[in-house]
Amino acid sequence: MAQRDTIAAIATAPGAGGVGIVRLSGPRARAIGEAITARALTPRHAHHARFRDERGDTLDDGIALYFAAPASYTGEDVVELQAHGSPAVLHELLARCCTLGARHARPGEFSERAFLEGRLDLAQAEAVADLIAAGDARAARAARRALDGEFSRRVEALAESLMAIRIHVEAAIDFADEPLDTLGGAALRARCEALASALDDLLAAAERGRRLRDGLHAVIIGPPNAGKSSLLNALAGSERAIVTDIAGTTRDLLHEVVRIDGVELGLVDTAGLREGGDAIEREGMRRAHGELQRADLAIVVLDARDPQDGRSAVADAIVGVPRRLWLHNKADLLDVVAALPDDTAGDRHLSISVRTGAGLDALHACLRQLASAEGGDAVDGAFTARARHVDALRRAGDELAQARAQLDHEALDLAAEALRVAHDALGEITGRVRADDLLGRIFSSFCIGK
Ligand SMILES: Nc1nc2c(c(=O)[nH]1)N(C=O)[C@@H](CNc1ccc(C(=O)N[C@@H](CCC(=O)O)C(=O)O)cc1)CN2
Ligand SMILES: Nc1nc2c(ncn2[C@@H]2O[C@H](COP(=O)(O)OP(=O)(O)OP(=O)(O)O)[C@@H](O)[C@H]2O)c(=O)[nH]1
Ligand SMILES: [Mg+2]
Repeated sequence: MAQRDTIAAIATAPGAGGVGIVRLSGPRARAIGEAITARALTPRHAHHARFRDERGDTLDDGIALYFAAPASYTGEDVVELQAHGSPAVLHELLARCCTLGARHARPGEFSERAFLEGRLDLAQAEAVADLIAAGDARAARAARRALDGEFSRRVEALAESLMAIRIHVEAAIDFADEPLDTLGGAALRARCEALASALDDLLAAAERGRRLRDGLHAVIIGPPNAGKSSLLNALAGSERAIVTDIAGTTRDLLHEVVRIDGVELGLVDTAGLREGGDAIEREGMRRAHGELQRADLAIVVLDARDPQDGRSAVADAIVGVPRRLWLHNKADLLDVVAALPDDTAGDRHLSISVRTGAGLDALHACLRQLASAEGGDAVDGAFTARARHVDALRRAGDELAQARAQLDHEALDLAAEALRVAHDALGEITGRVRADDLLGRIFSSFCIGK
């Protein structure tokens, strides 16, 4: 591999802090660190040193660390200059590193190098970013598990089983004159079935992991004036949205992230759904519909005095949304508030008054429960995943189904091709498993005898 250049970046968050770190990685890292500290750096020692500019003047004093390749985060030589967390000092230090031969790192480049050095696979490198971005403790724990390779190990175990199946099929192709059943066809089918079910399990776990990473995405909809924006404000704890008694107040989508007992929930307020309306309002309704396509939860706000009003427009809009919570708002205007049972479709129904706060505790509890259920329980070994991973697992499953159908028709070449594509799809997740390894593996594990 070509000699890489040396990269440098401020590793700590922007802004002032107690301590700030400039990190270097690459072949010149040590020389640059030693030039700035004017002393020899011993691997894995904390050196208290002065960081000096080109004239020898002190920029700051701090701790210098040197990690010798390959025992470092990136697998390359790494130096950290831990200074006082002053943006001015850190920028000067970084500029000094660049004068001495480093260049500014691109976003994610330290982790990219860790991947290229084989210290992390792709899914783990993505988990680093997901850990840093985690919105709550549950998502952080789950990202931590993905970073520890829990997801990758399961992908690689499936890839191993798939490899065994491919080897079997490729070997059978060499005896194409014989029926598959004399070549262990029954065992092969059993292996395929076991793999398909393991793939399904992992796909379900990855889908939960994706929702856990992204958080629960809830869209508030309902007829105009029902109190949707009032609800968003109540949940956000601030007057984010304009509230008036004029029907058609909200037009744009309004996004807000709220935390319910520490669990993150994305909320979107939308324009009231009704027939007609002016051009702006109609555009607002169109956007509301678009937002519902991505929703995990529809929070439907109705006027408790006339809950049938606008209900059919709402019912049309929420087709396909996995979960629904129906709120009969303005309960304060009713003489008698009847309890609302949950219905057979699993939808939840609550009677609330945003004005008086009645029912809001029950609403919080309900949202908390929905948000937690969405990602699965963090204690059960959940890991974060991304849409990219879910997509790859789905493609692998589809190809495996194809292969099984081809095997039933004794079309071994077609089955082999589908299995290869499935293997490639799995390989995309970790970036490590390579379907091309097959030939080497076949020749090393089989004596084909010709
Ligand atoms: N100061 C500092 N803190 C940090 C990081 C960092 O880069 N610098 N990290 C950056 O993300 C995270 C920790 N990740 C790290 C991962 C591996 C190694 C490392 O040196 N690994 C060597 C030695 C292992 C050992 O002795 O335990 C190795 O794996 O060979 C360092 C940090 C969080 N905290
Ligand atoms: N009495 C009573 N009034 C409420 C309650 N919640 C909201 N309102 C009032 O209902 C009116 C409409 O509230 P909004 O929150 O703007 O309603 P919306 O659903 O966002 O309306 P559009 O944006 O026009 O679709 C305002 O005057 C609110 O003060 C409630 O619980 N009780
Ligand atoms: Mg509104």
